[in-house]
Amino acid sequence: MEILLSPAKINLGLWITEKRPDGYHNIYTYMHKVSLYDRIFVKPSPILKVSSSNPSVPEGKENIVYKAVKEFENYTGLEVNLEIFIEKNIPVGAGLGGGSSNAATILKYINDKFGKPLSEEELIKLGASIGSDIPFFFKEGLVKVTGKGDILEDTDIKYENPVFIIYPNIPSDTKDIYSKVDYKMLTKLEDLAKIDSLIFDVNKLVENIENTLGIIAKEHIGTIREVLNTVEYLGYIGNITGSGSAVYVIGEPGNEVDIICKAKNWKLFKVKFI
Ligand SMILES: C[C@](O)(CO)[C@H](O)COP(=O)(O)OP(=O)(O)OC[C@H]1O[C@@H](n2ccc(N)nc2=O)[C@H](O)[C@@H]1O
Ligand SMILES: Nc1ncnc2c1ncn2[C@@H]1O[C@H](COP(=O)(O)OP(=O)(O)OP(=O)(O)O)[C@@H](O)[C@H]1O
Repeated sequence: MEILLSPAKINLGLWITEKRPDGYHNIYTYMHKVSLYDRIFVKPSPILKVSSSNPSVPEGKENIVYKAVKEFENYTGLEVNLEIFIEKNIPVGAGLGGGSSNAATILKYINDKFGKPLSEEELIKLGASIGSDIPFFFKEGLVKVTGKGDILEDTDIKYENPVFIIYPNIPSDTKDIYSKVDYKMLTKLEDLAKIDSLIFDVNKLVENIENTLGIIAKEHIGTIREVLNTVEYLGYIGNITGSGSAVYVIGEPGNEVDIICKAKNWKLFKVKFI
């Protein structure tokens, strides 16, 4: 039995630059991994089996990990038989990319096991065909992500700061949030050039970012507004990751954050950039 660590991500700003003819959207975002992990237990098996500790996550063929393994088999002609159990610690529908991270982690694992038949570029291409957030997880540090999530630019920056994340116990549906993006909400690429000059200091960056999907998510899910208002009232800068519903703050939470999260039944994760 082997145990793989599958980390969450956060989006540091997210803008929509175009609606694409294929129904997807071109985005502009910076992404970084954080030390909140699902654990994936892997052992040999006569057939491919995928299950998880979270009853709201589909088992078997519907699980994104199962789909990733099958795509790997189709692409390489190899046969992968494993029993995979995912201990879900990353909240689902939080904008933390848990499913995508699971898929990327298993793809990297089986590719290594078979002596790297696929290059990083091929893994990124294969990953993008399964889920838009998967390509990012093959990279390290702060990554600029554009296109539908498949154009990646390394920055050579790796943040070290502590981060805290609040999950309000209500999931947000990525497809539904994207479907509410209006032409008026699109941002011109040239208006985003200033963001690139702020990435050297994460504290400056978080003061200047916006999240178009976050604006929609907080309009529709009142609890996200409540979390943001609460952290702002306490003097922190809160931002929404992905399409929500999780809110993050760069820094360590004071005692009052613990107390409020307990009282409201919100999940608080004290992590750091990795
Ligand atoms: C919000 C983000 O998490 C930001 O990192 C991602 O853009 C979403 O990535 P994801 O959850 O892996 O998304 P997918 O599973 O590929 O797509 C779910 C749905 O979101 C919409 N979608 C997704 C990505 C994108 N660039 N444009 C879209 O319009 C599509 O309707 C798609 O059917
Ligand atoms: N291994 C998996 N882990 C989590 N969710 C999975 C998995 N396989 C399939 N899913 C389904 O994928 C959907 C979204 O999962 P996930 O939690 O990764 O989204 P998210 O937090 O909104 O991430 P993103 O930031 O990529 O949009 C859920 O409906 C879930 O049932």
